[in-house]
Amino acid sequence: MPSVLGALTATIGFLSVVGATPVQLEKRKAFSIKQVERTKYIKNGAQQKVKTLRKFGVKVPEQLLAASSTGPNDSLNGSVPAVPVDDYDSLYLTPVELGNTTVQLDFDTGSADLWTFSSLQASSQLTGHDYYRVDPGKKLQGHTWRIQYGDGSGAGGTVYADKVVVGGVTATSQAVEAATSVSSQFTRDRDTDGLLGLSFSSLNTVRPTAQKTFFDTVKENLQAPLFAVTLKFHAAGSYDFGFIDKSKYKGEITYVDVDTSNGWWEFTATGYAVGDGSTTQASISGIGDTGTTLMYLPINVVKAYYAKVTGSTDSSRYGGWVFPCSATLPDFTLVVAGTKQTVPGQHINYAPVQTGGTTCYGGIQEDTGIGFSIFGDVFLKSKYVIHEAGDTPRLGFAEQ
Ligand SMILES: Cc1noc(C)c1CN(C)Cc1cc2n(n1)CCN(c1cc(N)ncn1)C2
Repeated sequence: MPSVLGALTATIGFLSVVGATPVQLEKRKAFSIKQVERTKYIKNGAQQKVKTLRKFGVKVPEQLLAASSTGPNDSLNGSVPAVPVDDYDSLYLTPVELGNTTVQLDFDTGSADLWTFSSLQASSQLTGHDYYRVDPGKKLQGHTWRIQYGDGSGAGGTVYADKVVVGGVTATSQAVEAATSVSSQFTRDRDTDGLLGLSFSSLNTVRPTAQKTFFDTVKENLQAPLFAVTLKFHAAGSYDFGFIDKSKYKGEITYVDVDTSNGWWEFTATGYAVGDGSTTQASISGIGDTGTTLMYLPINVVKAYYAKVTGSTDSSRYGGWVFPCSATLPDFTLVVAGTKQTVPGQHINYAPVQTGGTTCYGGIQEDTGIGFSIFGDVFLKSKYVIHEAGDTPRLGFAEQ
C-alpha cells in the first residue's frame, strides 16, 4: 500500500515532469491547468522526491540527496577549479566570467561581496591583472561598497549589474562590485583579481542597498540549494554548485547546524585531540572560512597542540607560533557533530618565515582578539565540505 507521501510524490513528480506546475486544486466545477514547456525540469525520481520533501518541510535523508545529485553536465549544476596561488596554499583562485572578461577570483565563504579589479582604477594598479571593464549603462546608480578584511586589507568602489558565469551556472544580473581603490596587500598581489563572497548576504557591504551573493542569486535554479568545497593540499581542488559529487569524498557525510546570526557559516566543535592523544571536551565556536589561510583557535587549545611540537615557540618576532621546519607535526582533530574531523600534521606546516629559512610558521594560531575561532583553509583542505542553504542551513563534512 503506497504511503500518502509516496502517492503525493508521484502526483507532484508527474506534474513537474510533464511541465504542469502543481497548483492548489480549488473546488470548482471545471478548471484547466495551462501547461507550459519548462526549459529546465527535474530529471530523475530522486530529484523529484527531494523537491517534494523540501516543499513540505520534510528533512531530506543524506542518501536521497546524494542519489539526487548528478554531475555538472546538467545546466542546473556547475563545477570550477580552485587552484593554489603559491607553494603554501595561501589562497585558491577560480576563473569567473564577468560581463565578457574572465578574471581569477578568491572564493571566500567568510565574506559576501563579489568585487574585482576594474577599468575604474589607475592603470598602474592593473599591471599583471585581468580586470572588469565597466559598462556605464549597467551601473547601479548611487550604490557604493567598501570592505575591510581581518588582516587589514580592503577595497572599495561602485556597483554594476552584469552577467556572471561560474562553471556554466549563469546569473544574468548579478551585483559586480568594481574597485576604484584597493589596499596595498592587493596591489602587491598580482594573482588575485578580486573575491567572490559565499557567506550569507547579510554581510554584503553595498550601500544604500545590500546585494545578494552569487550563490544566493542562483541557488533557487540549482538542482539543490548547496555548494560543495574541495580545497586540496598543494593541489587544485574545486567548488561544485548544485550537486554532491560522490567521487570527491569517502565514508559518511556528517552534518552540523549553522548559526547564521553573524552572517557566517558558523558552527561549534565539541572537543579536540592532539595527535593520537585523548579527546578533550571543549566548546569551540568558529566560522568555516575559505578566505582565511590558517586555523585560528582558542589559546589553550593552541598551547596544548604546540606542547607536542619540539622546538616550537610563540614568537613575537614572527607574530605567532613557529617551529623548526624539520619538525614532525602531530595531527589535530576537532570533534564536529560527534565525529572526528582530523587535520593531517603535514597540513599544519604553513611556510618558512623567510624564503629558504629553517623556521616555519604554524598553520594553527591563536584566535585571541578575533572573538571567535576561524576554521580556514588548513582545516578545510582535507575535507569535502557541503554548504547547504535552506530553512536551516547546515554544513556537511566528509573525508576527501
Ligand atoms: C598572496 C597572498 N598570500 O597570502 C595572502 C592572504 C595573499 C593574498 N593577499 C596578500 C591579498 C589578500 C588579502 C586578503 N585576501 N587576499 C583575501 C581576502 N582576505 C580575507 C578574507 C577572509 N575571509 N578573512 C580574512 N581575510 C584578505
